[in-house]
Amino acid sequence: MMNFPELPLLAEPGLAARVQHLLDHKTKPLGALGRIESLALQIALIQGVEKPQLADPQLVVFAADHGVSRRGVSAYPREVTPQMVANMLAGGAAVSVLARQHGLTLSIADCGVDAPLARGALDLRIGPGTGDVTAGPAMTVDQATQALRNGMVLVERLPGNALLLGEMGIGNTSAASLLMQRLTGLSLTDCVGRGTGLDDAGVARKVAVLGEALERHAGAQSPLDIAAALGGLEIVTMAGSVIAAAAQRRVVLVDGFITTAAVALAQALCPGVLQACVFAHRSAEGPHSRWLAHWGVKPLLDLDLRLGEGSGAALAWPLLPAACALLADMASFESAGVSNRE
Ligand SMILES: O=C(O)c1ccc[n+]([C@@H]2O[C@H](COP(=O)([O-])O)[C@@H](O)[C@H]2O)c1
Ligand SMILES: Cc1cc2nc[nH]c2cc1C
Repeated sequence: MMNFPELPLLAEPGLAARVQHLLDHKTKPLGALGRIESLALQIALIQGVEKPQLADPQLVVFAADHGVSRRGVSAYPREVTPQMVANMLAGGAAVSVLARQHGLTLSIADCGVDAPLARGALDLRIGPGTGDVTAGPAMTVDQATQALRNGMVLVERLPGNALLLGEMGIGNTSAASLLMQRLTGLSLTDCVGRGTGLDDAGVARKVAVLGEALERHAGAQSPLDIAAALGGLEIVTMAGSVIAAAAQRRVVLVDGFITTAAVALAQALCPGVLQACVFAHRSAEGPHSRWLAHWGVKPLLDLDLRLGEGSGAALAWPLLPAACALLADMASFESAGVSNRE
């Protein structure tokens, strides 16, 4: 059994009202910075201070392979996972470019890629990918527990106070869809999308394969058992990282559909972590919108991205320090001698 940390979030009495008062007295029409104001407020509550600051942002790509990728559920072959890990480490992936552009430290955590450990990747390997979920569990409960621990220890050793989530794993939209179905109770078809680009026949095949997996693992009930039966090594490791980050009052910037699955698992295991999460973008993966609506959360961007890697988190990142700077540095009506409304 794992013990999860107590979450300190939103504990300060009166802080939300004080920050809202600061925002409301800045030199702008009331509410005119829109969602940047609620973003500033959320970051202040996460850090427990009136004037939050972000330092040394860390983008971690959690990578792993999936047994179910052998069942024709992805438009791309399984070998792409280690190939893209190598591309990320060599600096040529979209996330590599965006991390450089925005001053993000990029780490690639190999949680179970089906190839030898790449030079420069962090070794959080549990095994060479998950088992085929239509034939058995994705991983054992012990492996799921170890993956959660790996993710927690990883974050505890990272500098800075912001964690940007990324992932890479051919087949991982299947794992995310299975977790979504079990954690939200929505119908399977509402939880399945095109992933890397399946056509309609491909989606129908994916739904049939994932239906088999749900039937086989109907007995898994606790969040940990569901994670072990249906999850991915990168998703479960990421869930551990989300829990540790929330406990340490780091801001978690969530990317697309698969990183949302990790957050959902973290929230099921350790209720409250969602408060530390900022949703970077609405993925073009169909079910992502439904999941965000299920929680009543709004993402920052809506750019039809469906790449993963943390690319949406990297693109949205500059909005976060911008929100903090506006809250800290904008003049108030009083300090600038500007007339407020009657
Ligand atoms: O982030 C998303 O919303 C997203 C949506 C569709 C696909 N992906 C990426 O594509 C891969 C998974 O797609 P698939 O079709 O192999 O399950 C994986 O490497 C993800 O990073 C990512
Ligand atoms: C080329 C490629 C790059 C990716 N990056 C994240 N998922 C991916 C899937 C594919 C197929």
